[in-house]
Amino acid sequence: MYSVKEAFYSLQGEGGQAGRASVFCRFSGCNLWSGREADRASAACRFCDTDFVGTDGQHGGRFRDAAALADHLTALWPDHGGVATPYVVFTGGEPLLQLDAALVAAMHERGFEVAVETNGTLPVPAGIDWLCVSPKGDNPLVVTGGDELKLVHPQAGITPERFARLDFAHFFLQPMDTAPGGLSGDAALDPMAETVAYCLAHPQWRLSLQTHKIAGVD
Ligand SMILES: C[S@@+](CC[C@H](N)C(=O)[O-])C[C@H]1O[C@@H](n2cnc3c(N)ncnc32)[C@H](O)[C@@H]1O
Ligand SMILES: Nc1nc2[nH]cc(C(=O)O)c2c(=O)[nH]1
Ligand code: SF4
Ligand SMILES: [Mg+2]
Repeated sequence: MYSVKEAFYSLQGEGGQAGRASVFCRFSGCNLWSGREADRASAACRFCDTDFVGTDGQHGGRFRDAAALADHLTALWPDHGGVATPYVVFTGGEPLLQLDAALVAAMHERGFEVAVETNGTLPVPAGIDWLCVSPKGDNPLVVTGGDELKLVHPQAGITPERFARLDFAHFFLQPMDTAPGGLSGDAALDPMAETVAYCLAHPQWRLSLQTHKIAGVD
C-alpha cells in the first residue's frame, strides 16, 4: 500500500532538470518531521516548505499496489504524440519511506524516466534515472552519490564544504525559502544573497532557484 498526498503535472522547478515537464508524486509522511506546525521547532528538519500530511491533496489517495499507483500517475502525463520521454518525480515528504523497486519497474514499463528527491537518510532502490539528494543539517547521510546534490542554504551549523567531495555529478545551492512557518532560518542572513555570494566564491556550486514559485505553478 502506498500513501500519496498529491500528484500533479507541472514543470520541474529545481536543480539540473529545471523546466522539464514532469508528473510529481508527493508521498505522505517524512522521517525528519511529523508535518505538524506544533512540532516544527523540535524537528530534525525545520525549514520544510511542503504539506505532506494525509492523502487529501489533488489526485492523492491510497494505492493497493505498484500497478495501481503507476496507472494513476501515467494518466497524469498528457498525450503529446510520443515526442518527449515521460518523466515522473517521486518526492514528499520523504519518498524513500515508500518508493520501492516494484514501483520503479512499473513506471519504467510504462515508458517513464524516474527521478527522486530525497533527504539522503534512507537507502535508494535500484534503477533510479535521476537522483537528487538534499542533505538536512546533521542528519546522517547514507546516500553519498547520485546525479545532483542540492543543498538548501544557509543551514545553521552546515557549510557546503562538507558535501563538496561526495560523488555527485552536479552541485546546487538553493536559497532557503523562509516563508513557510515563519522565519525558520537565521534572521540575520538573506538566503538569496548568501547563496549568490557562495556560488561566486566557489564555482563548483551552481545556483538553483525554485522556479515554480516564480512562475506561479505547482
Ligand atoms: C519538500 S522536499 C521533499 C523531498 C525530501 N524529503 C527532501 O527533503 O529532499 C523537496 C525539496 O524541497 C527542498 N526544500 C524544502 N524546504 C525548502 C525551503 N524552505 N526552501 C528551499 N528549498 C526547500 C528540499 O531540500 C528538497 O530538495
Ligand atoms: N514544480 C515543482 N518542482 C519541484 N521540484 C521539487 C519539488 C518538491 O517539492 O520536491 C517541486 C515542487 O513541489 N514543484
Ligand atoms: S524538506 Fe524533506 S526532509 Fe525536510 S521535512 Fe520536508 S519533506 Fe522532510
Ligand atoms: Mg516543493
